[in-house]
Amino acid sequence: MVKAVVCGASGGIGQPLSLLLKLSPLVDDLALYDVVGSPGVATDLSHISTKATVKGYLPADDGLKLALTGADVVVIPAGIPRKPGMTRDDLFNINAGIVRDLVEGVALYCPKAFVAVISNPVNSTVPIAAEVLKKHGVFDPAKLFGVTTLDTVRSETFTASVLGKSDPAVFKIPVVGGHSGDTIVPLLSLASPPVSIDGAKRDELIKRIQFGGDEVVQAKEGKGSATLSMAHAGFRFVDSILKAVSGQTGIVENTYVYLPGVAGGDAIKAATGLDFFAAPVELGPSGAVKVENILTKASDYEKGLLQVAFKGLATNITKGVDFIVAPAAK
Ligand SMILES: NC(=O)C1=CN([C@@H]2O[C@H](COP(=O)(O)OP(=O)(O)OC[C@H]3O[C@@H](n4cnc5c(N)ncnc54)[C@H](O)[C@@H]3O)[C@@H](O)[C@H]2O)C=CC1
Ligand SMILES: O=C([O-])CC(=O)C(=O)O
Repeated sequence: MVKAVVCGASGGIGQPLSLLLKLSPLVDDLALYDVVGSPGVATDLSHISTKATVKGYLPADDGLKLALTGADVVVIPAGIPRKPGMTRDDLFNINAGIVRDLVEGVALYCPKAFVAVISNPVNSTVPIAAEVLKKHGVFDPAKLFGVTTLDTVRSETFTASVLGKSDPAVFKIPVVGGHSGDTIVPLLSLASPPVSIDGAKRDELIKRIQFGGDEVVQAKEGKGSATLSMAHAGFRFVDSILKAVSGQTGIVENTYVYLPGVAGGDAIKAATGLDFFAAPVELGPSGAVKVENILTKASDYEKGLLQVAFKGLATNITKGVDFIVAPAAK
């Protein structure tokens, strides 16, 4: 029996992500939580003839508790999205409290669940989630993930497009760092199969991956940010977790994790000075098994990009941690 919960299920990401989870043979029970509209979304999805049962929950009548109780995996796309001209960090003031309160629910009602945080700014909301879980004495670093899969998906798509290849899915590209602008560092020199893109073409490709989110925000003209590609990416990540739980081996996804708690993380922490970092993480039945320290293999050009990413991440991480451990300073 696998129970998946989507918090923020009525939103632009939440609805298509819930649809994909309803279609998954690895999900038996789907709980949809939101502050509005979730019973409607759940009733709609419940007519689909796949095995997962679906139920919607609102905050009233202990809705969060009922949604989360018994959960194996909780995905969090709750919170406001960007409008043109905003950075992801501009979302902090509203989304930080939303993520804090939802993860408080996880700590109380399903402390052993995998938690996948989509809400931005991911660089800060994941440290917030970690601190809330620590405060309740239930933090398992192997089970907390910042979902950076959309950066991976974009790197595959945009690389294939530069090379004129028709199947982006053949590429495996380590995308490390965080999830905003220049904290996103695609390590194209370590792509498999190897790709040869140099000079201005390489620089443009890296920029496009780093700022792919802005491309969608601008194209949507004030009506939000990536939702459908994010639902795909979020589902790909949850699906990888569920496959690893079901015993499949060799599953690796780029994801943002708490370094001191995951095997291999200490080496990256020593090199970066950071507690949280996205890198290729091998997934197993209990979550993150090990994080690959590929930074030493990066090209000199990429090492330059990494230095910029470390700085941005340090600020974003401290801001998230302080939101929980030093709230009086806010
Ligand atoms: N990690 C990533 O790669 C990406 C992250 N995002 C982020 O995902 C978040 C959601 O984006 P969209 O779905 O487009 O926004 P949206 O506004 O369409 O949906 C957000 C949903 O969250 C709900 N919500 C608000 N407060 C809540 C609470 N306390 N509990 C439960 N639900 C609550 C809203 O009612 C709404 O249904 C944004 O922060 C966005 O920046 C978006 C794209 C990619
Ligand atoms: O750009 C945004 O605000 C949404 C996001 O995180 C992305 O599309 O990568």
